[in-house]
Amino acid sequence: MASVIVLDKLAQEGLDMLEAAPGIDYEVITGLAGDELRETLTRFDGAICRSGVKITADALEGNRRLKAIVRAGVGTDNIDKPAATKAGIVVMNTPAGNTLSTAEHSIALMLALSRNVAPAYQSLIEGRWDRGKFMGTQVAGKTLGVIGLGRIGLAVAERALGLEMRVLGYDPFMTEERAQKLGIELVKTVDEMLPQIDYMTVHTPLTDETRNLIDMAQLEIIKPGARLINCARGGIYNELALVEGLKSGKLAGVALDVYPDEPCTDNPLFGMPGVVCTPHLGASTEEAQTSVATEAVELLTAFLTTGAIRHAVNVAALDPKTLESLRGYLDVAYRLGRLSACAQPSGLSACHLLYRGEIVHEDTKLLTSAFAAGLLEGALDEPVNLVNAEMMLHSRGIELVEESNSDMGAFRSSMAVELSAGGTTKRFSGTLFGKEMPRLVSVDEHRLEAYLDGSMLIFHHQDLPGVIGAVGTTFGEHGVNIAQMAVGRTNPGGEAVGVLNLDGEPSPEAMDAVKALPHITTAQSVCLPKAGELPSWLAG
Ligand SMILES: NC(=O)C1=CN([C@@H]2O[C@H](COP(=O)(O)OP(=O)(O)OC[C@H]3O[C@@H](n4cnc5c(N)ncnc54)[C@H](O)[C@@H]3O)[C@@H](O)[C@H]2O)C=CC1
Ligand SMILES: O=C(O)C(=O)COP(=O)(O)O
Repeated sequence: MASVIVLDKLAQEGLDMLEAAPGIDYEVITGLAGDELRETLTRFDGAICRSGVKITADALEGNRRLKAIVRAGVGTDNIDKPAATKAGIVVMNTPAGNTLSTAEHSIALMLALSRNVAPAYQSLIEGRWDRGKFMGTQVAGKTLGVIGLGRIGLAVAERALGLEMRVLGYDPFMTEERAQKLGIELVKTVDEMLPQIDYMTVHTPLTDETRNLIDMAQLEIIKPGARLINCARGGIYNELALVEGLKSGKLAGVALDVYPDEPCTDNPLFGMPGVVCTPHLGASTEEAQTSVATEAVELLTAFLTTGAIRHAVNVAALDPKTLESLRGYLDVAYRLGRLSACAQPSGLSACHLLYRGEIVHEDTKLLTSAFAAGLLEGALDEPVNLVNAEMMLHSRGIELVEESNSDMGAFRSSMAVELSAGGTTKRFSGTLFGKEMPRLVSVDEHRLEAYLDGSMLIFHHQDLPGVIGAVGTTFGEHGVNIAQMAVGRTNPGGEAVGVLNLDGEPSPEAMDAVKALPHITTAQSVCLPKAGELPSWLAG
């Protein structure tokens, strides 16, 4: 049974889906923060949130259970993504479900500003019939500047064109050709837009580039009397500049739905003439909430039950078909990682991976992550999986190089690993027999064929009569049964390698006895998972 926590208010339709999901139980606990949030998160496999809860690095500290956080909405700025990645937690969002509602809210605020809707109603509440005081402006024929032409920005532009506005747009990722087709006049810089616009609306994330996009300097060039709207993220407009702009008359109006710190009930703009503000309501419609809640539940349950990853913001997507078709090789890669960790327990400086044959047409980056997860798993006191393994390896200064060669070599597909440590190298390669039988097919330059699971002994020795028999006898004396044996050598009488698959792990005494045998140069005991012992991200 997987456990899910819902951390912010979620539409009932989403909760109903959680209720009906087989193998999932859930709890709704909102308003969590600090120690209480951290402790609570350790009891769940998955979490669903909106913008309310702040999932900081502190909140994830020491968490060994949580596997996924799904944001029922777009912005994931309330989740510390580097911390989540480090902890091996997938962060996903539902990017499209609230697009139209947020675009409509931006248009609603633009019209509310233009027609003084909020102060006019307030005056009625206060008992005045002030028809002369609230002269408005018509939007038709006016110019709207849209910064950020993604999902919401484009939906706003389309609606503004429907209101007979001229639309200027700025987005470094929009092509001139596409903008033209949509009826948007693309500008090259925000500054180029500012002297021309009557209204401006922003629809970008808050980034180093978009923070303070409108500041004191921009007020100098903006068309006097412009009205600014922000339904994206607080901080894109500098609020102090907005206050100054309104006071000096450079700006005729400001409409905000979002604030640098939320919740926000105390803001210098609140109450100023020409201002209309809402408490982060862009996505707050029944339609948007139903859509993001049901999609969030779908994403999380699919991940928890099949490992499928969609709309992730901190890791590559992984659809169930790819996962299923790659599972066998993910297993080979993970086992080679585990084997490498035993063979080279310290001093590792670089891993070179070579994929050969048909496998090169698959997502080998995933296989590399699986290898890295196997390599690090035993060394770390934190969960390692496809999300964080490569990052963990890099942060330990271990170089990871991936190469592909579509030539098949001896197998339809294979994967070779070269480990470098202090001037020495060790090499292994593996393949998959059938759909689910990982095999070790070489050690250093020696070809052989051994099971890649359970307890193993890998020993280098001189290729002389009686050496292998002596290993068997020694293990026999220590009660270790040999299930399978493989030997590889390059030249008769030269260096050879033996790989034994054992029914149980040899004791330290048995290992010492084998190492003491004549003509044995190295002997390494390796313990790989048996079927049924795989980590959850690999088990399926
Ligand atoms: N008020 C509310 O309740 C809601 C707010 N939002 C916020 O709205 C924003 C936009 O959401 P979507 O349109 O869904 O995202 P999106 O990812 O579809 O679009 C963002 C666009 O911004 C552009 N962009 C990035 N940096 C830029 C820069 N420096 N200058 C100009 N353009 C830049 C990107 O190229 C992209 O086209 C997000 O910050 C999101 O969190 C989203 C939904 C509801
Ligand atoms: O989706 C977004 O980015 C939003 O800002 C909506 O936030 P909410 O889910 O209403 O807390």
